Amino acid sequence: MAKQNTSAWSGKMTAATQFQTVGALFRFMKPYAKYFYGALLLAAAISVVNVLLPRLLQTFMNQHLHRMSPTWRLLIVFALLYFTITLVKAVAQFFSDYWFMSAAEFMVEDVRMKLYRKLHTLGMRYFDQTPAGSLVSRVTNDTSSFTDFWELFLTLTTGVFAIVSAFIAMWLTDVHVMLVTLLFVPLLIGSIWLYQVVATKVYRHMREKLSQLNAQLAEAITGMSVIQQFRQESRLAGEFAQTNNTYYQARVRMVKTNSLLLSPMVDLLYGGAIIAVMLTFSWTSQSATIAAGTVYAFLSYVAAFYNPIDSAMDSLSSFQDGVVAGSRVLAILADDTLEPTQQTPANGRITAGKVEFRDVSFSYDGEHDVLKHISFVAEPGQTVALVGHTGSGKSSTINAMMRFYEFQSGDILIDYQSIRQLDMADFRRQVGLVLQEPFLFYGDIAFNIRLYNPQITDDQIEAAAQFVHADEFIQRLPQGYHEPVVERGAAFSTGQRQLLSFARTIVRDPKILVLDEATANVDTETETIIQQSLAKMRQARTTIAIAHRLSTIKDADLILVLDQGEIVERGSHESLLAQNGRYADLYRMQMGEASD
Ligand SMILES: Nc1ncnc2c1ncn2[C@@H]1O[C@H](COP(=O)(O)OP(=O)(O)OP(=O)(O)O)[C@@H](O)[C@H]1O
Repeated sequence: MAKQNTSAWSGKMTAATQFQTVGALFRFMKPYAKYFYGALLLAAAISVVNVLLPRLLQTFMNQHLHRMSPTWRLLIVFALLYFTITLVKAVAQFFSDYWFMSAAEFMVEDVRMKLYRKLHTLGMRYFDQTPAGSLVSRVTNDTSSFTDFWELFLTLTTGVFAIVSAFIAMWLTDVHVMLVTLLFVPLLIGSIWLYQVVATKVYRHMREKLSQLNAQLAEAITGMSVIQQFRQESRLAGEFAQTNNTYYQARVRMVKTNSLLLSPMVDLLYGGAIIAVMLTFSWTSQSATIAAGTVYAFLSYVAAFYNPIDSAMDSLSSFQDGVVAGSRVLAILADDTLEPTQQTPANGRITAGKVEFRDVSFSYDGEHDVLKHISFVAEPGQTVALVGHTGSGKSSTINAMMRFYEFQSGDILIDYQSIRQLDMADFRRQVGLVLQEPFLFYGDIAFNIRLYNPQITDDQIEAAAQFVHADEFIQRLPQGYHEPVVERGAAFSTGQRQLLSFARTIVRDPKILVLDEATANVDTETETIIQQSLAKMRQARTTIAIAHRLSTIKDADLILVLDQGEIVERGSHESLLAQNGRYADLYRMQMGEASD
């Protein structure tokens, strides 16, 4: 699988998309425009100072040094002037780099936060389709590579300032020699183009290989238990070694390209320009005297012209990285797979907890209905159980009711109000959801029950834990309620995690309970505790429960048997057994009395 995995890194971007992405990166920078443009202004000033200094030396050499008679006073004035300008340049350089790069860091922090917030607004559909690893890499790595992008931008802009001011200075110094230097510009542009063509290919290949390496690694880590069970270690290691080797070869090609085309090529052109300048000066000197200071200044300008090109070419390769990263970040920000929206105004509140599904149909992809015309009523305090084969639509019913996905037709009413008109914060507070796989956060036991609700006191936490029979095992832990929870609670058993998630739900005293009964195997004693807790939790609360073991919902007020998204049977346990239909078959099968 991993081998066919082509990454976004390897995909080609059109010039228009690249342009749009760069535009968006500039918009991200807008809040920090003050620092950003301030830094660029300083960079422009520095490049002017860079050509002023050789000019100062030129004047000093030509007018005073060659006479061998500079006075002490003049020497001191010159030294002071040169030192002051250099000092001002150093200070300006500091602020230019500092402002620019801190603006870039601020921007990265800001975009990372924007992305994080956006992720919380995306619907479950988005997460169904996007691997978590790829999102992690977008929020961390991709945003970080913006800094490289801005670093390159600064190098390029200062490079342009330096080149323009070097040309103006050359022009002011000697037009003829400047024209000779100009002859090298097409050659330089040609070399930059050649490097770009070769380097883009090499870098793309490299990123493709790296992405394959990441994909193989991720697959190996997530599937470790299967790999070990089926003894796939050596096969996977072989595949990893192969990709690792192609990645290494791609990197060697990158090193070769850079070693060959970067500094040596620019150095050759620089050498050529120096020779041409010297030859032109020698030729002109046959008709007129050329002052040494002028030659020195000119050579400095040629250096000022070539130096930025060298460093800009070096980092040009990261330009595309930044743009590709930018486009991946933008794709998330622009994604409209949002969580279902409420109508305005949505201020309905849950009071009694009556739940009604009225002819609800729902599909994940907008084409295939996984729920078809579902209708039922759960009066306040009643329990409605959903049963059926795997894939029959039990979880989908809960997904629609919890507003994780938008349903397409019909309506879900709570206390006679459409679910779309309910105040979402109140809805989340009043509807307690207990999933099969309890999710525990990094922190401690009390934290996992309280979950940032400061109104929940320690006494309430303990009371909730006692209510769901979790207190007993918590008290036995070395640090009790302050026992650390790490790695999603891997140190706790499945049953203990279940009980903690019950406590977390019950401490909020919800009016409605939505339960996805755990199928995980727990020992009989824990199973009994869990069932007792669930029964207590359901008392005086409307409960919609997915039941895998029918023995646990015999006392439900209404049992709905689902098949391919439709309710095919409904009634109480006794009435359904009496019907002798699917439910009766299922029940007998589970009780080990399946009839032929
Ligand atoms: N996130 C999803 N995206 C697309 N289709 C989905 C998604 N989740 C479930 N389905 C499809 O919806 C149908 C109903 O699945 P659902 O999970 O509701 O069944 P279930 O009765 O809860 O099954 P199980 O007992 O195995 O949990 C199935 O055909 C399933 O493939």
